[in-house]
Amino acid sequence: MQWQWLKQADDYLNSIKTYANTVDLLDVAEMLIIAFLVYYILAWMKTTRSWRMLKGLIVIFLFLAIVYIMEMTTIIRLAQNVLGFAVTALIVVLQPELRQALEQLGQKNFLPSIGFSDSSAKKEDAFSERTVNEITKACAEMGKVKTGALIVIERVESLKDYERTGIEVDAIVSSQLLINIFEHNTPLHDGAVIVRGNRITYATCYLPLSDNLGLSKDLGTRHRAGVGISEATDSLTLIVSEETGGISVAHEGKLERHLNAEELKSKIRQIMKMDGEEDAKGRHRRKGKGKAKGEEQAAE
Ligand SMILES: Nc1ncnc2c1ncn2[C@@H]1O[C@H](COP(=O)(O)OP(=O)(O)OP(=O)(O)O)[C@@H](O)[C@H]1O
Repeated sequence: MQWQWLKQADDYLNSIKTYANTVDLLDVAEMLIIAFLVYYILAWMKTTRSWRMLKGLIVIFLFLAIVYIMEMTTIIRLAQNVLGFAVTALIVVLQPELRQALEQLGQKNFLPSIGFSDSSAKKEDAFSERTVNEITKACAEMGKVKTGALIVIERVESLKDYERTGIEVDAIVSSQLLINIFEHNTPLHDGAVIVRGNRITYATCYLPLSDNLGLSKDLGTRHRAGVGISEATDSLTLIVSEETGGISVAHEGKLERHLNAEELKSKIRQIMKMDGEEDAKGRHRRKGKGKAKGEEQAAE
């Protein structure tokens, strides 16, 4: 029995060796191209809502695998009949994302859009503590004087589709600039501002309105637009009410109202997952201080 098992393993190793001998440069190139394509498709999916759909599809495939193993023939037959329609439906549903992907392929700078960019430049442009402070300060000041504002902060899913409806700004986030943009009767005050990393990319952007019937009746279109974009993407939206000066946060389709500056700051940091970063910085600072203290004591 043991000999038979060993012989099988030997046969298997021999077949791998024979196959390995036939692998030429072209096969290696093909494998690299396939690996790149799979990486590109996954990286692209992660920045669109198709990522959530992929998770849904994985659940359906797991369910079908269980059904197949348990030989539930009726469900299998049903699934086989639906499969053809499902592929067509998927292409129709994902049509805007597919169009955007093809357009990106035609652009000169499509490599940075899928993550092949200079990492130091990326670090410089990342959403930082300073950006949190500037945005919080702007919201608090606009709230005090009842200036309406709508600020959408991009997370993983791209907001490029919504930027098309606005006017390019491309400037470092600062409280003064945000206050200036939303100032009444100025050309950029209408619509939403989009923030990517530490930059204000576009202003006057049009956002999809939420049709959530559960939203309070005293909320108008600014708040509906804020909730709408948070339903369509994983972004974080900050809304300052022109009527009350109240600050709200919309994320994952939920609206949190009446936040003060401190609550707003901690909400942004929590959703943008900056708590760990700050903890690490704090630990580093404490460590540095502790070390310096130790050195001082040793010197004494
Ligand atoms: N779809 C949209 N996308 C982006 N901005 C929008 C959209 N709809 C409305 N807005 C912005 O909201 C403003 C109108 O706000 P409205 O008074 O209807 O809303 P609200 O939720 O009651 O807010 P507020 O409490 O500030 O009055 C518009 O001038 C525009 O700047």
